Amino acid sequence: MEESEAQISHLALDIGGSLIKLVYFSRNSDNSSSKNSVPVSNGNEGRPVLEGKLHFAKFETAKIHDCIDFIQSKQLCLTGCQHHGSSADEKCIIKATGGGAYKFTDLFKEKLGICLGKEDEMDCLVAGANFLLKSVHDEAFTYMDGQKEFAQIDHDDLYPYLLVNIGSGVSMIKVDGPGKFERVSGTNVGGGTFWGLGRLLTKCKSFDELLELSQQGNNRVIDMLVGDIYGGTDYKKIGLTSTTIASSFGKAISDNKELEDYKPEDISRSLLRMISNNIGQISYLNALRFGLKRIFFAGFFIRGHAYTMDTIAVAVHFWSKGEAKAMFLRHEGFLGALGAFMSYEKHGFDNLMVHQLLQQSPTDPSDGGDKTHGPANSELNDNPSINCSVYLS
Ligand SMILES: Nc1ncnc2c1ncn2[C@@H]1O[C@H](COP(=O)(O)OP(=O)(O)O)[C@@H](O)[C@H]1O
Ligand SMILES: CC(C)(COP(=O)(O)O)[C@@H](O)C(=O)NCCC(=O)O
Repeated sequence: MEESEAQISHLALDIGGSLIKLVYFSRNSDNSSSKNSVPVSNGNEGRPVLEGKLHFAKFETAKIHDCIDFIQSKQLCLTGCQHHGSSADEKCIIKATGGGAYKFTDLFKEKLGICLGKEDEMDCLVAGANFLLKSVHDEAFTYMDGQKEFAQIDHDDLYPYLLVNIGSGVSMIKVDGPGKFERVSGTNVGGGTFWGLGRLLTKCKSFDELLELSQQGNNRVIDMLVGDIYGGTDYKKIGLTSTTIASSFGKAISDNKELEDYKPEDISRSLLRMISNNIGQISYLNALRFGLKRIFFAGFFIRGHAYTMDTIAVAVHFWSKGEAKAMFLRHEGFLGALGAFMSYEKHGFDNLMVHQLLQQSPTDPSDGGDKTHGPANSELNDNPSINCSVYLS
């Protein structure tokens, strides 16, 4: 059956510097709210429940018109809410966060008749992270030496933690509780830097192509290692092995080579390692500053990519001497959009409230629900939909 506007509700957007992320709910076609009342003891007993899915999609911000076409084709522009007391012809409000919620206000109004209800980006990131960590089974995992291990999150012992969101730029947020947080640091060397510099240096046409290239590369061709400086030996006294990178891209100063003489795959790997390592190190320093043991890394730079996660995890492990732990999230890039989605409830605009996610299911390409727009190479993170229950007030 086609997804009708009656089945889809509550579109929320996160319009970032690089990507637009969408989250929306679709109810299962065979459920009615009355026949599924709440059997659990979470304060919602007896209330009608809708069962359905949260869907995720993303578009490049530079191709915002594709996103607008998608919203139009699925009639998602009708899924927001209206202010209390507003007349029927007043514009539909869609929750939106990220810089683009400000930048593209007029475009959304003009093309779709949508008013973007702006939500603060940091509020949304934190709300999205807390929601995923508390409600979605097997959301967080560690990654070390090619091994992924799901983390058991104790809901009573979640806070404090450091949230590092690696989007175009990087924000580091100390989270102390629901809605209780402080953005303690950030860096302008982030996902946009990797993709921007990588595009210039390798002529890659897409982010995923650049990421894929890195898998075949050897960073030692370009990076200057401790061994290159110390005649092949370790610098034991300060704990540096001969294979430690002493200076990213450092070999390029003495090789007497031009850019064309380096393989794009080696450049990509070196760049990915430099940026991931740098973010891992700054994150660790901020965790140390506040005595935080757990660091959750999110944002679409990570892309569920093994080498990226491994580099970040190794940096955190190395600098903290094993004291701090890097963790990653399956829905890494959708924290902001999920936070915006949750804000429908916060503002009491409507009577839909997501209270419990039962489980998550991998994307079923046959269900017509989720689509990945653009190439993808992530085994983990290609927008898995989430089965969930929504309670009606
Ligand atoms: N298909 C893609 N196109 C562009 N960048 C991508 C893509 N997939 C992953 N990325 C990476 O993700 C970053 C954006 O991450 P995201 O969390 O969406 O941040 P933002 O909110 O700034 O758009 C990009 O800068 C890039 O490093
Ligand atoms: C300005 C931003 C919050 C915007 O978020 P983004 O679109 O990158 O996800 C982010 O790019 C950032 O935190 N940049 C780092 C700025 C700094 O602290 O130096």
